[in-house]
Amino acid sequence: MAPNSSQSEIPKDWPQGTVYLRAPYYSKKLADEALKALVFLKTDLPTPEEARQTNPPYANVNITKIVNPIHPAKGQYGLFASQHLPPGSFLLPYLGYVHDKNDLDPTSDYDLSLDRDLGVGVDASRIGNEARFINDYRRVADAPNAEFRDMFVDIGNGKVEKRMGVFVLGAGKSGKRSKGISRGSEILVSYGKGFWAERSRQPQ
Ligand SMILES: C[S@@+](CC[C@H](N)C(=O)[O-])C[C@H]1O[C@@H](n2cnc3c(N)ncnc32)[C@H](O)[C@@H]1O
Repeated sequence: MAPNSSQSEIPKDWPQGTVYLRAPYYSKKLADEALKALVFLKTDLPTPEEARQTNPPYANVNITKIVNPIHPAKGQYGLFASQHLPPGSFLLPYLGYVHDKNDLDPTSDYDLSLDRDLGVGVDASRIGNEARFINDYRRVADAPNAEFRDMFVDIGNGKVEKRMGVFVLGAGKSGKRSKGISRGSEILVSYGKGFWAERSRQPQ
């Protein structure tokens, strides 16, 4: 066995005390109905969706401490491209604790909606993967370069699992994003105005 082989499966700069996930962790309190809507037979996949394979840890991204003095998240971490990322390409899934409205941490800054109809979210505050380090574009860049989108992962035994995926934004009608994300650039999404509005309501 290679020295530290289990360590090598954890991304560089992964924070101590946070569990690195390779697959979602489902809350024991999640209703059967929700679970059935998230994990189902590949033959029931809606067209034209495809069942994707994932390969953690993700070599296409780097977790990096932000040292730029004018970055609003200075001192925290961000997720950066380790190679050129073409427009529209799939990067990685957003993994964490999959829970419903009765089992959520209202203080979490890492909770992403997975299925609005079911009221299910993915909270990566304590357990997650590289995607938990993706920052919002506001005061960092003019626009986001990536987005969260539904995706389906082939989990074997003829089954697929609905997850939230991170994708590079498409080139756009005018082709203004045709270069994709260049190596070394920060991957930035829009958290939505609701995220910041909620934060400003919370006592500091
Ligand atoms: C999902 S985390 C992103 C990763 C985080 N930077 C870290 O190191 O764990 C969300 C938090 O990152 C910070 N953040 C993300 N985007 C930001 C931005 N544009 N301006 C200021 N803070 C930001 C905020 O503290 C926010 O609550």
